[in-house]
Amino acid sequence: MKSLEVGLKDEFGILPLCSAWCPCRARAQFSRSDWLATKAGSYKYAQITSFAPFVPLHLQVVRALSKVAKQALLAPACGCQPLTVAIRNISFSPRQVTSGSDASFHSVSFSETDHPKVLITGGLGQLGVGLAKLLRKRFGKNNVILSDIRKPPSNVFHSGPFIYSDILDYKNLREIVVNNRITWLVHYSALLSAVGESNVALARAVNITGLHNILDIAAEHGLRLFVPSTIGAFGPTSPRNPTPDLCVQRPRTIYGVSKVHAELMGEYYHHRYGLDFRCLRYPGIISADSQPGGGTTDYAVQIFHDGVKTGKFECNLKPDTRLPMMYIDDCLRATLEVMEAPAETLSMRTYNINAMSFTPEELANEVQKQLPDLQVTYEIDSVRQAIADSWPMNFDDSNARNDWGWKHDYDLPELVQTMLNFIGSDSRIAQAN
Ligand SMILES: NC(=O)c1ccc[n+]([C@@H]2O[C@H](COP(=O)([O-])OP(=O)(O)OC[C@H]3O[C@@H](n4cnc5c(N)ncnc54)[C@H](O)[C@@H]3O)[C@@H](O)[C@H]2O)c1
Ligand SMILES: C[C@@H](O)[C@H](N)C(=O)O
Repeated sequence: MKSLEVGLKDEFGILPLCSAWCPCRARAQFSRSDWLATKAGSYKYAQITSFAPFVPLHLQVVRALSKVAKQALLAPACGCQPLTVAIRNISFSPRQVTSGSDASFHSVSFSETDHPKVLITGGLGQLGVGLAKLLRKRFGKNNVILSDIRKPPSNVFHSGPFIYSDILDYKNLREIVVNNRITWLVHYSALLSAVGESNVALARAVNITGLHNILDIAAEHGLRLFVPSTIGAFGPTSPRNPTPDLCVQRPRTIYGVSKVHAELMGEYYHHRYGLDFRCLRYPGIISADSQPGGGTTDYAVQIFHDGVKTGKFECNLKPDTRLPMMYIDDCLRATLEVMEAPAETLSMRTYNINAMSFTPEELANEVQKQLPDLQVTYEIDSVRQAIADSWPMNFDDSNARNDWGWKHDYDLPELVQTMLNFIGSDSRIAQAN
């Protein structure tokens, strides 16, 4: 028996009737009054089976829904599957998502233009500016928009499009996506592990409520969505050495909990609504030109800055705390690669990626090969240490390597050399000025 589910919505517009990848492209137009006529319930679905609506809706809406049902059931001589459209009603943020289990249909929208039009949220953090630079090189400066709630430094502001965007403001986000014809969304806004523990309410809002806005916008507008996850999505009961893609995930931080939630919600939207969701679990990321935003792995960046500037470094993790790590260039390249990977190569939607694994002591030894006078002391931060002790020591990223050819470039010696070259030349320039 064919059936059609239609929810209630505060907007009018065109609904796809067939699954979005279907070549018949059947559509139905709704008028604003059809939608506004419904005020029933807080989150409801009307189900129409063979044109017969069985929930008591306003007549105008029944008529509109019947029209949709008729077309949906008659039009697809192509043998499409029945349509499922889930939509929230007027009392919620409007969300419209189409059905389908094949994520590849979103590539249809990319074929309209040569390049994707990318929006990066939380773009002024450790990773966003570098990603914008990489994507602009590939897709053109004006096709990549950085956004954040902070004021951009002048070099960032002048390097390409920047826009204010608070991910907790759904309507503003939607306006940006619509006005700029966005096709890819890279969602970087987050509160990281350590800073999240010091403000759980804010972390919950940004990392969970914000993600809901992002998912709905992405589904509603057929975007390809990238959301990074983290080694922090695992916990003390996960296998730690190595940690595979699929295993127990019971993290003990709000950051980790929100990232597991993001993985599951993204995968759910993919399977339920065909959202082209892609997710990589990053290890601790090390970068020279951008500062980390309050994470447990920050020490592995700070050692370079302090080492070059003062010849001393006080580490807040124990010397034998082993964590997976990656140089930023590898991380950003992996992100671009998974976003460009053909959908059929992705056997999963969330992948571990890794490059190396080291302890503070091993990192210090490697840095001391270049800076022999560096003095390292240890003053343990109990919050960060407890977090680190619950995280993976080694990350198994074999699925990423097999499925879409992930390969890292930087090992520990190259990482150290690159960081010192960068920070050393930077501080020489600063001294000369
Ligand atoms: N850096 C790492 O080592 C690492 C590792 C694993 C995963 N990740 C993930 O990668 C992403 C980027 O990480 P990062 O290191 O650049 O983070 P970051 O903390 O440096 O930057 C996060 C950005 O989010 C912004 N933000 C906060 N609240 C916001 C809001 N309401 N609306 C819009 N923006 C808001 C902040 O202003 C900040 O610029 C995050 O999702 C993080 O979880 C990072
Ligand atoms: C690992 C990662 O998610 C981040 N750098 C943190 O330590 O919180």
